[in-house]
Amino acid sequence: MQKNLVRIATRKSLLALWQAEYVKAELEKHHPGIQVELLGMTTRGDKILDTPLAKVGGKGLFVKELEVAMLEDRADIAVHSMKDVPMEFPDGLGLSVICPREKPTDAFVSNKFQSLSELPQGAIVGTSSLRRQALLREQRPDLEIQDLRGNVQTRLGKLDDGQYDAIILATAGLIRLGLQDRISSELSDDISLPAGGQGAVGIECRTNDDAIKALLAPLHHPQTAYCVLAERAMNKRLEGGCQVPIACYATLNDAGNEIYLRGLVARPDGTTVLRDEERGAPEDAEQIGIRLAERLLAAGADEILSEVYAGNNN
Ligand SMILES: NCc1[nH]cc(CCC(=O)O)c1CC(=O)O
Repeated sequence: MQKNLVRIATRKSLLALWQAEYVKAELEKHHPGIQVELLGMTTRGDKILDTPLAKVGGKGLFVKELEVAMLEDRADIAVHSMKDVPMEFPDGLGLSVICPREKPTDAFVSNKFQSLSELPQGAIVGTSSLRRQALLREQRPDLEIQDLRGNVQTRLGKLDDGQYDAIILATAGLIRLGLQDRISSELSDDISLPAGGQGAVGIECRTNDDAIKALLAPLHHPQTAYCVLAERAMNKRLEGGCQVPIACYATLNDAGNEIYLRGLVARPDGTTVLRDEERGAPEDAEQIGIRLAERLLAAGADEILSEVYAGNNN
């Protein structure tokens, strides 16, 4: 059966709305005459603002309500930042499309300093990501890392209030919101390897909804999908369920026949950062991720991660 209405369940943050509008525009471009509606929703993750994310249960918090809406047929699809999507999906739902990736880097944002190396001794840097915290501390053990929650605008507001000397945000989010002017510099991925999926947008739908899947198909970007698949396979093998100091980033060569995946697991205080890499064919994306995860585990990642899960974070 053909469909001419697509209902998108979305969070109401400006970034979530941008992503939903992007998918709406793409669907309308590929299927003239189609009707696309946005269904704005508030998730538990949007309500709990005062507790570090790592302590309140991580990623699933931001997607549960959207998934229930799809299962109850109040919505057809949900658009996600792939960085925030849990590894497992509820029965009946799955990821059907991954769109082209925006820049995957982390951005250094400051009103006073141009780059990480310009920060004076003991400067205060805001981030609530254990990954960013660990990699900042590896470079600059003198920095004071302070928690920073909220959506992108909230975080920029706290920087402007003078609570931090600098903050770290995803470059992709700032670009999508038209805030690229706020980026003082991009952090090199040698220093701040991104989180798996960072910069990529994915679309979840009911696995048995062939009509919706057919409408979504032209939005799929296989090159990005292979890379994100390798990254997610690594995260999954490492049990990256909650917020954890894990990073990974895959690229595909121009010929499209080799994935290069880099990954790391770090102590939150940055005193240990286990880095490794792996290459292979795009068709083996998942195996590449698993192989890299297993080498990291053998090198001591298992011990670091069990410490993190036990709560000895600092
Ligand atoms: N953790 C929140 C989040 N999830 C996705 C993005 C934006 C960029 C992306 O699509 O990865 C951000 C903001 C940030 O990390 O600064």
